Amino acid sequence: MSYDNPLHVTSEIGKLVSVILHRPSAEIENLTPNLMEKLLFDEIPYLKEAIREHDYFARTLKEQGVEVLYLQDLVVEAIEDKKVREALIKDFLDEARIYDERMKYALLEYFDNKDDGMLIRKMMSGIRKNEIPNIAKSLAYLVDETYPFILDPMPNLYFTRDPAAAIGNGITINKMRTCTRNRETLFMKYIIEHNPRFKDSDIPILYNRNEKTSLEGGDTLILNKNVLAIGISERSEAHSVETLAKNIFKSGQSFHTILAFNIPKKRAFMHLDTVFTMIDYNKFTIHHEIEGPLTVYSITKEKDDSIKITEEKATLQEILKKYLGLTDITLIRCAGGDKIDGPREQWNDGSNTLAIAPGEVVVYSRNYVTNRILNENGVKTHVIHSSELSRGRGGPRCMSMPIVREDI
Ligand SMILES: NC(=[NH2+])NCCC[C@H](N)C(=O)O
Repeated sequence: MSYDNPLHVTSEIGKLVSVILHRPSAEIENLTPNLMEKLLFDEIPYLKEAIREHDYFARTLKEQGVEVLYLQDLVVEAIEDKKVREALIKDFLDEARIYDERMKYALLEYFDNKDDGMLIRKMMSGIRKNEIPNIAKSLAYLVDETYPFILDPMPNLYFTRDPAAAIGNGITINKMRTCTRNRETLFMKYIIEHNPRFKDSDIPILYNRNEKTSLEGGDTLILNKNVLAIGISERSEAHSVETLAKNIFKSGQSFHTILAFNIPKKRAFMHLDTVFTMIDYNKFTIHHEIEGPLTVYSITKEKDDSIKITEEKATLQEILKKYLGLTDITLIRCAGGDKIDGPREQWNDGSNTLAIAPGEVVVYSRNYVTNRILNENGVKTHVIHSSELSRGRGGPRCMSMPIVREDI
């Protein structure tokens, strides 16, 4: 099946055609215990094993006929023109808060000697102070002399879901909650604007990285061609959801309702997709700990282009039935809602499934209780290795950015 548009995603579950991944790389080896909190990790993955697991993930997708594109390659293709390359470097240094002119100059010189592939790899992995020992030192550098980096690494890049999200034929290029992840969104901006696969397509930008409030892709779920579910979470703010709703309605796409899911703001539930994903026309995973506190608001498009916001009073099942026009909904609890297995498996992304077709999902091997329950509910699971990848607190859905799915 081919589409006129390079982006085409009208559901969470339509057969996955093309997806963007990032193969973990040297950025992971630049994590240290002191930096874990700032860089949003709870542990340090063993890179060699993480790559093996990630390659297995990519192979699993390819074997199912999915086209796998790598972020690194797409960025390299985008900066072929020297002017674009220079602009990316400039934006990148600003984003990395290199304000001192002499340091900036030294870094420009350092990058100048690198080919495009190496340049992007270095941006991603970060630059240790001992890599450019003679760099002119700004006051900020001296004050924090023991800090090991000139440019911080970007270890979260393999969670390609978050910095940008395709919605219909459009895309959100997100404003991330944290500085550390905000740099990631630059890559997608350059890909959309300059990569030959995307640049001439006039892709609607449904959210922009210059917005004031944060929105991350882990909170964006496309339930069908009319209805989206967006999380208000530790990472995405209520105001962003409202802005996104207005932009989507204005874009003239088929979406007419946004269900805003207000979930508890905590690390374990950082995005909606850590506690709720769609796996079939009427089946969803859910983590039982959000069921009590969850409030859902519907945002609908009014005739005069304004929006209407309503707090939904019914149960989640009833809300989903009503807005998806279904007669029954199955919510599959992470590890069956067990008090111990549930939170343990949710912590390792037991609810974070990636649908590659209706009723067919990619899941982590370590969440075997949840996986068994999925199978008992008629869901086909493609099980991937998960010792190291899971240490970054993200599962198969977080590690993938679908750009084309077949319509359901
Ligand atoms: N869509 C997701 N749930 N992404 C998970 C991202 C995990 C990453 N370490 C972060 O804290 O940002």
